[in-house]
Parts: sequence; C-alpha cells; structure tokens
Amino acid sequence: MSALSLADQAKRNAAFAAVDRHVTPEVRVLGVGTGSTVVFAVERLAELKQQGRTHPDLVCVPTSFQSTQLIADAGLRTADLNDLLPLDPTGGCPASIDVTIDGADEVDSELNVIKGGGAAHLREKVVAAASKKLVIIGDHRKDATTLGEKWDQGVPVEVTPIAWRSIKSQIERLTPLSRAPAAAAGPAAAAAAFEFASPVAVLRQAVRKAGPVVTDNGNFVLDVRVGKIFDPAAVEQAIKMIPGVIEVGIFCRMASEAWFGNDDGSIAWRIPQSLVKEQD
Ligand SMILES: O=C[C@H](O)[C@H](O)[C@H](O)COP(=O)(O)O
Repeated sequence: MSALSLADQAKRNAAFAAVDRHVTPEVRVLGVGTGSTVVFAVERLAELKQQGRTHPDLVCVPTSFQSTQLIADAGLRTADLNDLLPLDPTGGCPASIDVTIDGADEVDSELNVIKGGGAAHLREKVVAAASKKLVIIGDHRKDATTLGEKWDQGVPVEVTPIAWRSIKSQIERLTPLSRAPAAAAGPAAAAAAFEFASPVAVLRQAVRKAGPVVTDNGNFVLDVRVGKIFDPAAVEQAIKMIPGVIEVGIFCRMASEAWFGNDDGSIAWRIPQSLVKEQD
C-alpha cells in the first residue's frame, strides 16, 4: 500500500476505531455511508469479516453507487432498505438498521452534521433515519463548534433539475430571520438562523464532464452558502419547504457519536455537548 497522507491516515484511524467498536457479531444489518473516509471503514469491515468476527448473516445497506461498489468489492452482501422489515411492526420505531457508519463534511458540538460533499446526502439521510444509531467518522478538519465555521463550500441541497433556477432564487431570497421559528414571538425568537444577509446558491459543476453534477437519483445539487449556521434545524426546514427541494444536507440530531482522527495518530470521540453537560 502506498504511504497515506496525514489526513488519510487520520481518517483511517477514526474509521477503524469506529468499526471495531460498533460492528460487533450482534450487528446483522449495517448502513454503509459514502465518501473517502467510508472507504477505510469498509476496508476494516472486510478484515473483520475474513477473521470471522462479524455476524454470519451480516448485510450492508448502501447509500450510493460508490458505497454499493465498495461493499461488493469487499465480498459483503448488500440489502435493499425496502426489503428490511421494520423492527417495530406497530410503527413506533422505523429503525431496521442496527447501526450506520458514515462520513461528514462538518460536525458541530451537538453533532448536527453537514453532508453531501459527494452528492450522496439523500440516500444517506434515508438510511440514517432508518438506523438505531448513526456514527460519524472523519479527520479533525470536520470537527467544529458551529456549522459553517470550517466547511465553506455551502450546504448541499439536492433539487429537481426541472426547477433548479427557481429554487436557487427562492433560496437566495431567504433572510437570516425570515424562517426562524416564531419570529414574531418576541426577543428570544429574534436570533438569526444563519450568518449571511443573503444566501448564495451555486449549481454544482461536474469534473471531467461538461455541465452539472447529476446525483445517483438523477437530480442536481445546489451548494448554498449561508455563513455560520446558528440554528441548523431552522435552516434545514426553511430550505426543505421550497417545492422541488428533494433533500437538504443538514442532519439535525441524527448522529449519536463521532470519531475524529488527529494528525498525531490520536482519536477524538464525541457525543452531543448537551449530553456531556447532563452527565456532569
Ligand atoms: O455525499 C457525500 C457524503 O455525505 C460524505 O460522507 C461526505 O461528503 C464526507 O466525505 P469524505 O469522507 O470524503 O470527506
């Protein structure tokens, strides 16, 4: 294997640690995310499988074309979300996946996450929502206090190609306070949901193909720059309400823990800050 960069080694350390902790022989259904960090998670998964340390009937639910290929190349079985039975047939809990391991573009102190740098956030969010646990892996550059602090490429938004221009202009008309919950209810509600006075939405362009990125679902992606995101749920909701928006790459309160690799080889493990305070 060629020598890894520091960043890749950090990603690999985090991915290996998270897989070792979470992919126990009891895990039968595993969600597999997308991106460069997940490549290392699948590498470790294949090793565990070869060593007979995974469930004999382990199946993996992919989140993209890339993820499907990784799983197949590792000799693991894929499963379609539609073929999995809900764990709670009475409808109380839709989770049929034991745990999902996925990367992120940025993670805040409450483990709200920006995803979709690889345009896979629609399937990733669907799989995360069907999982009992979402575990995020990445290198230390993803570890932030507030979303938008380090990731400056914007929030990925998957949109229908037939209306991308109109969706772009509707997003750009959002104002920091326009969609804050109960904006008229008094001073407490007057906090801005995001930093910029006017968001900027850019149609993501393909590399080595003329024209826009087309997602695995046949849609386009707008990268929406709003600066720092002080209220991720309000921003997610405001954008999601625009007709033609298919999914927003903000995952609010879905992740239960995150593993970040550092350049010195150490790993930082995080849970939401509010839970740390509750435990103090
Ligand atoms: O659409 C892509 C996904 O959300 C990725 O998980 C995210 O972009 C992080 O990818 P990477 O591990 O390559 O930084």
